[in-house]
Amino acid sequence: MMAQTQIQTDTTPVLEVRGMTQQFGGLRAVSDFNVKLMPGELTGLIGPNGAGKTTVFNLVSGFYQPTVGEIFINGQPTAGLKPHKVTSLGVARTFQNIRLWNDMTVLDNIRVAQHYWLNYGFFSSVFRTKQYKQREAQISEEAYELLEVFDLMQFADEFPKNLPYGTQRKLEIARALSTHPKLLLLDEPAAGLNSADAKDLIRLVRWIHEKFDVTIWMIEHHMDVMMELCEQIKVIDFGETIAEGDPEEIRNHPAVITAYLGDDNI
Ligand SMILES: Nc1ncnc2c1ncn2[C@@H]1O[C@H](COP(=O)(O)OP(=O)(O)OP(=O)(O)O)[C@@H](O)[C@H]1O
Repeated sequence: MMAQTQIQTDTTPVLEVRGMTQQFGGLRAVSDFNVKLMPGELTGLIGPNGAGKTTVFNLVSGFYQPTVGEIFINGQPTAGLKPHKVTSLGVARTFQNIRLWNDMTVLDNIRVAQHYWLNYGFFSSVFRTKQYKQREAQISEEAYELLEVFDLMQFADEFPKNLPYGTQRKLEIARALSTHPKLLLLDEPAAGLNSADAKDLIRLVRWIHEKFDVTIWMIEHHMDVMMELCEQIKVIDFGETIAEGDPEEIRNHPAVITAYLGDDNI
């Protein structure tokens, strides 16, 4: 059955996933996954290695089409949409392994992301219409503003690979926000960070959550980061949802302890 567009109201979830399953050959990486994220939530997705977390993000951001199930962004079904179309519905993401464009400057990393989001037509970009030139000027202005608020202005002409790792993570998040998302997916933003940088990241995510009108969903192995930031956490193991609740409930949930430590440690 074709997914129907929902009528958008104030109570429309930013993200709704219904009965999503992802099969890779004989492997069921995600199984009957459901989630509803309301505007302004800051939620976590955790689980042991290989549990299916990144696959969930790849499905929500349009990198994969689910084998079964439906995904709605602000009430719009994403079935059949390519990732850039999902971006234009209001989804942005970062990656477990930072994926910045290393042969472009910091400023251009942000400018190009905005181009993808705006998805210019062939005619306006080749013939450089007046509207195109106006948008170009606006893109540059917005990119500089974003660098300013993220305290990255001093790196505008630098190449990302020359920046400290924590700054690269910050830039990747700034670039994701440049497409004006309603839903920001952060895939292990603290990966590879030392504990001081991880603390900075907690402050950064909290600041973004307050300053930008964005719902945040994050995957993270650093439990202290998740426990400090997230209002609600969902736990998956072997693609199955095994628990959900607030950080305290998750910390003490027997199924979560078993998944992470094995039966012998209960
Ligand atoms: N494109 C793919 N083709 C085949 N198998 C895949 C593919 N992507 C992921 N998998 C498999 O699906 C399972 C879930 O992988 P996924 O990367 O989603 O887990 P994860 O919870 O994000 O793990 P980690 O915490 O280690 O990053 C794993 O067994 C993985 O090998």
